[in-house]
Amino acid sequence: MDIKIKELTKIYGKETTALNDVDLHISQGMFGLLGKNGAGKTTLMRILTALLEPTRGSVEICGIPLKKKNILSIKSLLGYLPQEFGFYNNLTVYEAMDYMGMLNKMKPKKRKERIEEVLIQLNLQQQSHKRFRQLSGGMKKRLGIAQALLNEPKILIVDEPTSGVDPEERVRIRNILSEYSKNNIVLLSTHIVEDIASTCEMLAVLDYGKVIYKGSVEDLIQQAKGSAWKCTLYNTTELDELKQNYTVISSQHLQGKIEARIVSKDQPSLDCIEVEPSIEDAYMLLSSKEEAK
Ligand SMILES: Nc1ncnc2c1ncn2[C@@H]1O[C@H](COP(=O)(O)OP(=O)(O)OP(=O)(O)O)[C@@H](O)[C@H]1O
Repeated sequence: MDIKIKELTKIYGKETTALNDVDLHISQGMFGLLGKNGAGKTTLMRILTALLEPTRGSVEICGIPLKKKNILSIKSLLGYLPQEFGFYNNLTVYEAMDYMGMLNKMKPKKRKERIEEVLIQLNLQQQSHKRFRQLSGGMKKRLGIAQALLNEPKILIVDEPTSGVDPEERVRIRNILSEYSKNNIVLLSTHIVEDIASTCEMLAVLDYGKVIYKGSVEDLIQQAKGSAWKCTLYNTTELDELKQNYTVISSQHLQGKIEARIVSKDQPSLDCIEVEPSIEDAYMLLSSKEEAK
């Protein structure tokens, strides 16, 4: 069970290169796709789900080449939560699931059983008679995941599943995806670094359509060892100066002083002490190196 992506390129119109020679190998487990807005994550996911044709390059999903003649067999392996998941506003949660099940050509008995199972899994059974328009943002995301899981896909592709949901809901969604990845591939796109840190073992970082990192989360963090610092400052002028010269990850105003966390290859000043890097430090270091190129 894997996804092989080779030299994948997507150019919109004449000018926008959304993906630039992307090579990735994704195997069982949870794989994170990290990148800022416009990095190319959605474009890649839409190509993998056969909603968009690449300009060039190839994709193979569980040994099947992603070509027009194979689209039905590929689609039967996939579940997809798009970034903007919408549905007919007047349909209830159950009706929406039933409709999706019919589109998936599931037989009535199997459909009913599976819908009930998935609604329990996503903790939506209490909402099954609520209409789509009455659902909160988090419930809509969960319904989006529920419909993507309906046909028990080997590959679940989720685009920004936790954006716009409260912390409790975010944890719940992460746990559901993590659980599902034990026996399947879950490809998760996000710009929320903690989503990756708490769920993925492997990740790729995209920047302007290029893969600037692929490998384990652990190795990415390791690359930032010796480059994360905690600096103590005494006024906002010092903080402004620091921001001009370094990538400041966070700053905390405490009584009479400011503690700032920064990433830098060299020790910025003697007032700065080295700290253990986090995935956020590592990601920011990587992005800042890329910007400097
Ligand atoms: N249909 C389209 N036509 C033209 N350009 C597009 C189209 N869709 C995306 N783009 C451009 O392609 C690039 C990659 O966009 P994409 O949506 O794949 O990025 P993303 O990483 O998913 O961003 P976000 O996190 O904001 O969703 C951007 O420059 C975007 O403006």
